[in-house]
Formats: sequence, C-alpha cells, structure tokens
Amino acid sequence: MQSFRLFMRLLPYVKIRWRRTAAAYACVFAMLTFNLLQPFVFLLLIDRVLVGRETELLGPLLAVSGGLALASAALGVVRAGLFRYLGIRHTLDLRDVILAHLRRIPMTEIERVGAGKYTALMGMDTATMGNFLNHVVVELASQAYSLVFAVGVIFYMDWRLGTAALIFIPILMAIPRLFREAIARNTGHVRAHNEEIGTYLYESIEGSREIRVHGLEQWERERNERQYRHLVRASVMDTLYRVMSASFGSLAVSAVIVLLYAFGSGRVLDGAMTLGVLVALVQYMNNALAPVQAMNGFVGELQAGEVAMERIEAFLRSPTEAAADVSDDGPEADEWKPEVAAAGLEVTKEGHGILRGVDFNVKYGEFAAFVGRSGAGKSTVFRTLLGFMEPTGGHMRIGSLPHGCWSRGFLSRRLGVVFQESFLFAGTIGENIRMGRLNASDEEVYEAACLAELKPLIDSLPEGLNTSIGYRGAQLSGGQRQRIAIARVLLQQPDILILDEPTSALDRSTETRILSAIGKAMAGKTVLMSTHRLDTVESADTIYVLEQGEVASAGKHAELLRSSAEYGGLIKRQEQAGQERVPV
Ligand SMILES: Nc1ncnc2c1ncn2[C@@H]1O[C@H](COP(=O)(O)OP(=O)(O)OP(=O)(O)O)[C@@H](O)[C@H]1O
Repeated sequence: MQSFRLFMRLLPYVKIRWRRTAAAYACVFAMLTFNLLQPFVFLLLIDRVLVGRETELLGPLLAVSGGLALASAALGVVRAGLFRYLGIRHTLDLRDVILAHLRRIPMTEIERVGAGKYTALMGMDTATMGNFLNHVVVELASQAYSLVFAVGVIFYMDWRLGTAALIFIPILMAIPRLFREAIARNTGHVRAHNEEIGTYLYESIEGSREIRVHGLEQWERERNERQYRHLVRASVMDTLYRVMSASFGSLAVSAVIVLLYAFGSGRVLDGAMTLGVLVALVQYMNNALAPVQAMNGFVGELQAGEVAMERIEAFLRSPTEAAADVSDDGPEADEWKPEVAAAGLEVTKEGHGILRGVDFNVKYGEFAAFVGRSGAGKSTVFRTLLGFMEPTGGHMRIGSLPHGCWSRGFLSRRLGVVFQESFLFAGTIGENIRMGRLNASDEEVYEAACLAELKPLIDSLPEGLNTSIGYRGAQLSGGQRQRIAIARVLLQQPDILILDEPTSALDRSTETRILSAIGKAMAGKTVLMSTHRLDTVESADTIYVLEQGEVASAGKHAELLRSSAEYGGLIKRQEQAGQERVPV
C-alpha cells in the first residue's frame, strides 16, 4: 500500500510513456510466467521420466525447459533496456519539473539556500524516484505476481500447505514494519547531510582561488570532516537497519522451508505424496516466500523513495514569485512605457530596513544615475525593479501600472541588465552574446561585440566569436567578461537598461568608449545606472544620491555640486582616493 501511495504521488510529475511501459511490463510478466513454469516441468521430469520411466518424454521436457529459459533470458535483455530508458526519462522529467519551479521561486530564496540543496534535489532525489518507479515498483509487481502464482499452485497441489503459506506470509510481511521508522529517520539524515556536504563541495570548487591564496586547506578539511562524521554515522545506521530487516526475513523463510521438508518427507515416505510433487512444492514455496523476502528487502528503498518524494513535494510547495509568469503577455500593451518610478519604496530583510522610503522618477528616454557609498542600497533598488526582492512598503511603477502587474516574461524582454559580475555560460563568446537575442544573425552578434569594444580581442583569436571561454568565462579577463555582458545587452536592445556598476573592471579609456557606445545605442531609451565612478554619470538627467537606504538628494550634477553635501562628500572621497593612488 505504501508503494502504491508513493506511486500515485509521483504520477503527476512524470510522463508515463504508455507504449514502452506496457511493453516493459509485458516482458516482465512473460518472463515470470516462463520461470514459474519450470518447477512444473521438473515435477513431470521426476515423476514421469525418472520414477515412471516414460523415457520418451525426456527429450521434449528438456526442450521445453531449455526453451523457457532461453525465452526468459531474451526477454530479460529487452526488459532491462526498456526500464533503463524509462528510468532515465522519468528522472529527467522530475528534474524538469524541479527546474521549472526553481525558475519561479524568489531569487532571494535561491541565494539563501545555496546550490547544495538544489543539486541534491535534482541529482539524488530525482534519481531515487526514477529508481523507485522503474526498479522498486517493477520488482514489487513481479514479486506480487510470483506470490499469487506460486500460492495458487501450492493450493492446487496441497491445500493444507497452501493454508499454511497463507498464515506465514502476513507474519513475514510484518517484519519490516519493525524497522520502517528507524530506516526512514536515518535515510532522512543521510539526505540532509549529503545536502550540506553538496553545498560545501560546491563552495570548495567555486572558492578554489580563495582557498589557495589564503591557505585554507586545513580549515576546508576540518569543515568537511565534521559533516562527513555525521554522514558516516547516519549511513552506517541506515544500512544496519536495512540489513536487519532483510536478514530477519531470510531467517523466517529458511525456517518455513525446513518445516516444509520435515512435513513433506514424512508424506513422501508414507506414499501420500510423490517425490516430484515435494520438489515442486519446495520450489513453489520458495517462489511464494522469496517475493515476501524481497519485498522486505525493498523496505529501505521504499523509505528512501518516501524521503525523496517528501523533499521534492516540499520544494514544489514552496512559494513562487507573484510575477513568475514567463509568457509575453502584458496587461495591456499600450500601458507599457519605458518609465520607472518609486514612491516611499521600502525593502526590509530580517527586520533590517535596506531601502527606507526611496522615491525616484525616471521618465522615458532619461538617463538616471544611482550613486552612494558601498551598502547604501543601489543594487537593492535594481534587484527590486528586477523582481529579485519583494518591496515591503511603498509603490513602484513601470509604465502606467504597478510593478507587480507585469509578468516576468514580459519584463525580461523589455528590461536589459548588466550586473557587476554577469554570469557567462560555458560555451563560445558568440553563444554568450547571442543570449541577448537568440534569433540574432552572426553579423548582429559581431556588431554588438564591436560596440562593446571586443573587436580587437575577437579579431585576434583564430576562432573569433567561436572561441570557447571555459567555465564561467574563466579563460577571459574580468574586463573581457564585462564587455561580453555589455555586448549581450546591446544585442538585446531593451527599452529600459539597468547597469549595475557595469564597467568596474575596465580601464578608463575603454570605459569611456563603451559608455559612449551604450549612450548611442540607447539614445531615446531609458537607462538606470549605478556606479562608484562619479565622473561617468555627470551627464545624467538625474543623479540620485543614496545614503543608508534613503535618497539623500537628487538632481543634475551641477545642482548637486551646489546643494548636496552628500554628493560633495562622495566627490571629495573619490578625489582623495584618486590622489592617494597616484604615488603608488
Ligand atoms: N538579500 C539580502 N538580505 C539581507 N540583507 C541584504 C540583502 N541584500 C542586500 N542586503 C543588505 O542591504 C544593504 C544594501 O546592499 P546593496 O547591495 O543594495 O548596496 P550597494 O549600494 O549596491 O553597495 P555596493 O556599492 O557595495 O554594491 C547592505 O547592507 C546589504 O548587506
């Protein structure tokens, strides 16, 4: 029943692929039938050929037995191939479901949880469920079939033994219940520790540079070792309970077979039963009890499935973003206008106010700059605009509608972003730029690359745009990576462009040329940019000076120079920093 419930819970998330599944199960049941017919052939062999001396039956009976074995072996190969295919496909189905949900949950949640949990969900848990569906369920169905078939034959041969079998089977089936809870608990612990270790290992790889330069190898080993100890303890306990469950089952089966021999030998000696019938009965009793024992052995796997399913379901129940819809539908196309405004915008995290009543109004075609000291809240303004953080107060508007009215899909086609460290995917330079607009031609990609000052680099590479850039663009410099991200957004040609310190890794002259290229490409469109290099935003229509999550002052560069102490302070600090750098 537990397996059936688990099967029903899993069903909505996988595509069953009925034709292949039916073929695979047909192989299973045909194979089982062929195997279960063998003891009957041996019965005839012993009683009719060996005891009854009907030697003419020897050849045909051996041929039938050999034929059954061959057919069963051939079906076994087909069955293995079909279930392997289904197992992988079902695992991938589940991964797709998880990935689709991952795309809809808040970014802050993804950043908080980290990679370990999601890798464990998509790796271990989906594989466990793929295995459950295409190994555990199949085995349970096969065992149930063998059990019914064998008990039926035993009843047909000797009703008293059949009745005895019916009494023993439920007792054997009750054994795993003794261990079920302990197995579930330890399986859960193993998963949780694996998840933690997954996060640590991910960090060990991502943080390789820091670990080397700070000599953190010992710290890394100790940190891992603490988790390994918990994992080892839980894994050993998990295995011990599983083995105990299976061993108690085996012991009980052996006891039943010994009893059967004791009972049957007396009847054969009395002449009440033929030797062939005793041999066949022992085999059928084995066929009846082996499934029960096997089912006991599956308790561990069932519990692992139960734990994995709970984790998957809990994840799929986790709240999604309000505007997670990725379709291109806007509320009303003519409500769209590349304008952004906020009034009293508040963002709070764990009781701490990150944005505290921020006001801004960026009109169509304007260039707005957000400046301020580190931690002032500039990126948070952009992250909120991008839907990565939820406002906890105030209003934010895009076009003529509140921010939340627009679907993520609609906005993603109209908003372009360059982060300080944009993510580059393993692939070529061209592929990474083309992510801005997937249907762009090679010429358009090259043109965008040139605008982003990548022409000298691309022309110097033997494979040009087709050059692979390695994992996260590791084969490029920080500035080259930033320029690829800029080329990507220039190719996209968004209505609103958000630049979050997009040129921090570039030298002054490249930065100036790129900003001028962006300015030309985005002429007449709306640009929001944050930066620490104040001279790059002197031409902005409005500069918003943020301090501790509030807009301390706003206006044009010249106005702010006259009236804003905060802006003056920022410029002074920048000049001092510049002077301090000169002698170095
Ligand atoms: N997800 C989050 N949870 C909790 N606090 C956060 C979160 N994101 C940002 N903060 C906090 O909010 C404050 C503003 O961060 P933000 O990144 O917006 O600053 P910034 O002005 O862009 O800084 P920088 O110039 O250094 O990039 C910081 O104190 C930061 O620690």
